[in-house]
Amino acid sequence: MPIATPEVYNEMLDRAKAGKFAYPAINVTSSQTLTAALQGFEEAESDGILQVSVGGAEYWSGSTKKDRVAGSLAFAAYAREVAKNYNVTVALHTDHCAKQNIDSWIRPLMELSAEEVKAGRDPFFQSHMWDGSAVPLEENLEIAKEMLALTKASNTILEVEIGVVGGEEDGVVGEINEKLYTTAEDGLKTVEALGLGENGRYITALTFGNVHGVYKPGHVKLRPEILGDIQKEVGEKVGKDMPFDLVMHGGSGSSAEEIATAVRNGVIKMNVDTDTQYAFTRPVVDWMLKNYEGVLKVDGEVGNKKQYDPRAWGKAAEAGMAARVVEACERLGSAGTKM
Ligand SMILES: O=C(CO)COP(=O)(O)O
Ligand SMILES: O=C[C@H](O)COP(=O)(O)O
Ligand SMILES: [Zn+2]
Ligand SMILES: [Zn+2]
Repeated sequence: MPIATPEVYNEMLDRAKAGKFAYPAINVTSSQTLTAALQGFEEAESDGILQVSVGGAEYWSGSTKKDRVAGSLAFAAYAREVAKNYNVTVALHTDHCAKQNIDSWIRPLMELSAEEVKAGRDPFFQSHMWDGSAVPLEENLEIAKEMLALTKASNTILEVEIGVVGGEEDGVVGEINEKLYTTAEDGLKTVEALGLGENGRYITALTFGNVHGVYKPGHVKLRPEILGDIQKEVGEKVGKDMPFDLVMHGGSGSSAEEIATAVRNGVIKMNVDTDTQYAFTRPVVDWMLKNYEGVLKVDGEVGNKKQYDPRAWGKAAEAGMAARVVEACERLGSAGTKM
């Protein structure tokens, strides 16, 4: 299917909210991981979201080039071509954009998309995240207002982060503390600043102990029930039932029950990276260990071209990651819901 148009993306998000399911948003850093995500969505009969981080975008441009705008456009162009052959609809998103990356990353992307829209074409991406978690809430929301005007002009949707996602982000490891849990007061300030859609559509990462990466049991305490409390409290104040379209970060390592509670409370997008990274790499490890003598030129031998051809182990890697994407679709309830 073609990449979701802005209209189709809006419809996807509305269907998820009404149907109480969420889309996996899979971080991809290469054509192989992108293929794996598409394969997983198709197998699960689920639509979905493909996203790039700033580091991922740089990698897409060539690991020695690190051109984040070129890499983002390359990802989008590649996805646009290959997605046509998969029987599901996907939307394209840029993940966490910290303040210092706005001018070198999402602002130019949104400006380029706005030109496309003016010329009667679709934007390059369907949504962009502004991550203001490193600045005070007032500044986060001031910048969010400006970003919302830009996403509106480029016919895209904004994602904001209210509260803090813990763990590693852009190579920086944050602390685990009370900032990882958004309050209803901060939720209300968000609606007061950004409105309820009249200024442009936005989706919100309210945090409930989410952490990037996977840790040993006991390290992370997810409290997805607070999302329901915030929806209720803010909803009563602004006169709208379930006012937030929510995003869950740090999907890896979360239990089926935690995910189900989050989805019940309005999560419609869940980001998964670490678990799909591992699912991609694990079969490669297996392949290399089992085919040791073929992938290496041992003792003066010539190895086995059929075993060291990157397509051979690449296909196994993609199948492993696709299976993890299917699992995400099942846990989020998006399996079998494709348009
Ligand atoms: O939130 C994420 C990307 O924004 C992904 O987090 P995980 O790596 O923990 O799945
Ligand atoms: O920010 C969270 C994602 O897992 C992206 O990670 P990354 O910055 O290593 O690409
Ligand atoms: Zn953040
Ligand atoms: Zn995240």
